[in-house]
Amino acid sequence: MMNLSGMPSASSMFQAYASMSASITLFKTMLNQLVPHQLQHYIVTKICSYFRANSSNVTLVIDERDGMGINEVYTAAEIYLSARISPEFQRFKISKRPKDTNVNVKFGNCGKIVDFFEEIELVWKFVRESSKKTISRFQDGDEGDVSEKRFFELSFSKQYKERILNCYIPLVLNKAKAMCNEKKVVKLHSLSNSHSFNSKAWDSVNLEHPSTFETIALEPALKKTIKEDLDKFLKRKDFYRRVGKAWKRGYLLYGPPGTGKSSLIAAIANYLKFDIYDLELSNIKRDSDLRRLLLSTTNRSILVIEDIDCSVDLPQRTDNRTNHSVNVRSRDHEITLCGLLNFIDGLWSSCGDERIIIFTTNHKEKLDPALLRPGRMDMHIHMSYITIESFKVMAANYLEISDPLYRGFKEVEELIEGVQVTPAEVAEQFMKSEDRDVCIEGLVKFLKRKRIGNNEEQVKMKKVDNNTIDDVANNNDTEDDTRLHEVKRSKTLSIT
Ligand SMILES: Nc1ncnc2c1ncn2[C@@H]1O[C@H](COP(=O)(O)OP(=O)(O)OP(=O)(O)O)[C@@H](O)[C@H]1O
Ligand SMILES: [Mg+2]
Repeated sequence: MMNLSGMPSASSMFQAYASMSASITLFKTMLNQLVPHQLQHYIVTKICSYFRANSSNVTLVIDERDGMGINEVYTAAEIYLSARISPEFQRFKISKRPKDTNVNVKFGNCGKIVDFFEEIELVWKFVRESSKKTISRFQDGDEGDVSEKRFFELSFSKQYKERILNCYIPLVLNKAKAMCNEKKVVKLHSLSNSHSFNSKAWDSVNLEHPSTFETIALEPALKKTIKEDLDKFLKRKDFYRRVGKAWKRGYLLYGPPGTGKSSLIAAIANYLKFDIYDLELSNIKRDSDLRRLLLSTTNRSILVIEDIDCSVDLPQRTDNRTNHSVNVRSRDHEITLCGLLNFIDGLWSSCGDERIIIFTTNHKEKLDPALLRPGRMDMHIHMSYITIESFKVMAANYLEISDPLYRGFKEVEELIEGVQVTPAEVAEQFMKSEDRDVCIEGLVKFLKRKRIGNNEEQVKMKKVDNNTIDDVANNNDTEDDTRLHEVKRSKTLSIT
C-alpha cells in the first residue's frame, strides 16, 4: 500500500515488518537446532541489521533503561503516548499511586499508535522481551534469571531521520514535561522521625493551601514584580550557566505576623508547581543531618525556612564568644549559621537546578548581616500592613465586592490610612458574617477601636518616655501627625 507521495504507508511498512518477524522466528527455531547457543544471538542480530539497512524506513529503539539509569526519552514517550490512546484500544494499563489525584493511563504491550509530525507518519510500538540470563554460577540445567526488557520502537521513513531526531523527539520530551507539570500535585515535605535511630527524613502530603497570586492581597506593583521575577528566573537556565552561577534564587520575606508571608510561599508554589520543603532548623541537630536532608530534596522545589531569626539559636559568624556559648549551652545542637550558609551558597546550590530558597522573619533587624549581604538573598520583600489597594483585593476575594465605591469603602479607606492593620485581621472580620454589609460595618468598628487603642498606647509610651503628661497634652497635634506619618512609612512596600 502506497500513499500519494509514493512513499509506503506505515501500515504497509508494518505488514512487511510483521512478515519479516515471522521469518525471523522460523529462522531462530532452525538456528536453535543447528547452531551453538552462543552464536545464535550474533547471527540473528547481523541478519536483522542487514534487512533494516536495506529497508526504506528506520526504526528507533528506545530502551527503558540507559545502563543503570532511567532513559528519559522512554519515560517521556510513555507520558506522551498516554494522551494518544484512542477508544478503540482494547488493552492498556492504568495505575494510581496513593498520592496521585488522577488515574494514570499507559500504553499496554499490544497494539501500536500512529502519530503524525508535520505530515510525517510515525508508528510507535511497545515491546516487552523476556530473556534468560545464563550465568556460569548456575549449575547445569539451571534456567537462570528471567529478566524483562521493555522498549518502544518508533518507525518512520528513513528520509526523515534528521527531522525526527532533531525536532520530533525534543517535541515529545517537551510535551511530556508540560503534561507532567499540568497534572502535578504540589507536595509539602516536612521533617518526620525516620526509622533509623535519631534521624529525620522528609515526609510529604499534598499541598492543599489555596493561596494563589489572585487571592493574595498585595500591592499590585509588588505582586507584578514578584511574578515577573519568578518567570524570568525560570527562563534563565542558559544565563545562569553562562555566568557560572547556580540556578537558584533566594527570597527573604519579612514583616509582622499575619501579613501573608506563608500565604505568599504557598502562592509561589502553586504558581510554579514546585514542591515545598519546609525545613524546621530546630528539629535538626547536626550539620551532617542538614547536608543529608538538603541533598535529598528534588529539583524544581522551594526550600523554606520560616522564622529564621528564632527557629534555631544561630551563632553569629564573626562572634567567637557567641559561638562558644551556644556550643556549651546546647551541645546536641550543632547547626551553625556557617553550615547553613555553606549549603546555600556552596555544595547544595551546585548540585541542584531550579531551586528557590525562602527565608521568613518578623524581625529583619535581628538577622545576622551574613544572611543579608548582597548576593545571598536575591530579593528582600517587605510584607506589610493592609493598604487601600490590598484591602480592595481582599474585599473582592472574601465578599465578592469589586465596586470601588461600595458603601462604607470610603470610611474604611480613611481609617486604613492611619491604622496598622494586618490582612489576617481584615480576613477575620470578613469571615464573621455571610452578609457583606455586616462585614464592612464590623471592619469599620474594628478599625476605629484599633485607632483609639493605638492612640492610647502612644500616649502611654510618651508618658513613660518623658515621665510627664504635660508634654503629650501640649503636643497632641504634632503627635497625631507623626503617628500618621509613621504608619504611612511602615506601609511602604519595599523590594531591595
Ligand atoms: N496578604 C494577604 N492576602 C490574603 N490573605 C492574607 C494575607 N495575609 C494574611 N492573610 C490571611 O491571614 C492568614 C495568616 O496569614 P499568614 O500565615 O500568611 O501570615 P504570616 O505573615 O505568615 O504570619 P506569621 O509571621 O505569623 O507566620 C492567612 O491564612 C490568610 O487568611
Ligand atoms: Mg507564616
